[in-house]
Amino acid sequence: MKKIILLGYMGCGKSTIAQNLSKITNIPFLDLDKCIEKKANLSINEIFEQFGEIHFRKLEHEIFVELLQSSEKSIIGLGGGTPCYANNHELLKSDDVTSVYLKASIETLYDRLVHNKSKRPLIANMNEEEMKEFIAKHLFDRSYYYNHAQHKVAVDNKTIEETVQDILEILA
Ligand SMILES: Nc1ncnc2c1ncn2[C@@H]1O[C@H](COP(=O)(O)OP(=O)(O)OP(=O)(O)O)[C@@H](O)[C@H]1O
Ligand SMILES: O=C(O)C1=C[C@@H](O)[C@@H](O)[C@H](O)C1
Ligand SMILES: [Mg+2]
Repeated sequence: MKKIILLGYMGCGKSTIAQNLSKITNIPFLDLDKCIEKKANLSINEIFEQFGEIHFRKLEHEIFVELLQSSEKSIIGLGGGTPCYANNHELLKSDDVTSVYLKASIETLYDRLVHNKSKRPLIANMNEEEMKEFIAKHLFDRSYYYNHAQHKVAVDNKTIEETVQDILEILA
């Protein structure tokens, strides 16, 4: 059964947009980060602290594959790094998948993340200057993987409703 996959950098709005899209379409929403937390019975921060990022990436891949194999129609919000590890980007082109990259600029991401970084272990301990530089470099490295999505939606200066509308047009 068809999966709608939203991907993109931390803070681009995957969880927010997926929740809103789910309300309008009545298609259930699954947040991969939340599924990982539920399965591990730990927060993402705790998984990183106690087991390290490599362990997190293994769990992330396993649970992503499980979600794709389930027979239910769903909207899946990926983690910010999901497409960039374990060849997950190749799964974005599967026949029963519609994948959408929510593309945000460095400025948009910085503005959204600067006051909201504590639950995001990769940036939690950075100051504002470090964060800006990190996002710029990291986004550049990751764009290769994000660009494997079947569709792209630019999110800068758009309301949640406008971005949802753009996705509904892709799905129509
Ligand atoms: N137009 C908008 N579209 C989406 N999110 C917006 C918008 N304006 C402000 N926001 C805020 O930006 C943040 C986006 O964070 P969200 O958790 O949805 O991103 P994410 O891509 O799921 O991040 P992560 O990869 O860390 O899980 C939220 O706090 C949301 O309220
Ligand atoms: O960008 C990333 O690598 C991450 C984003 C979050 O969604 C979480 O999956 C985790 O904090 C790692
Ligand atoms: Mg999220």
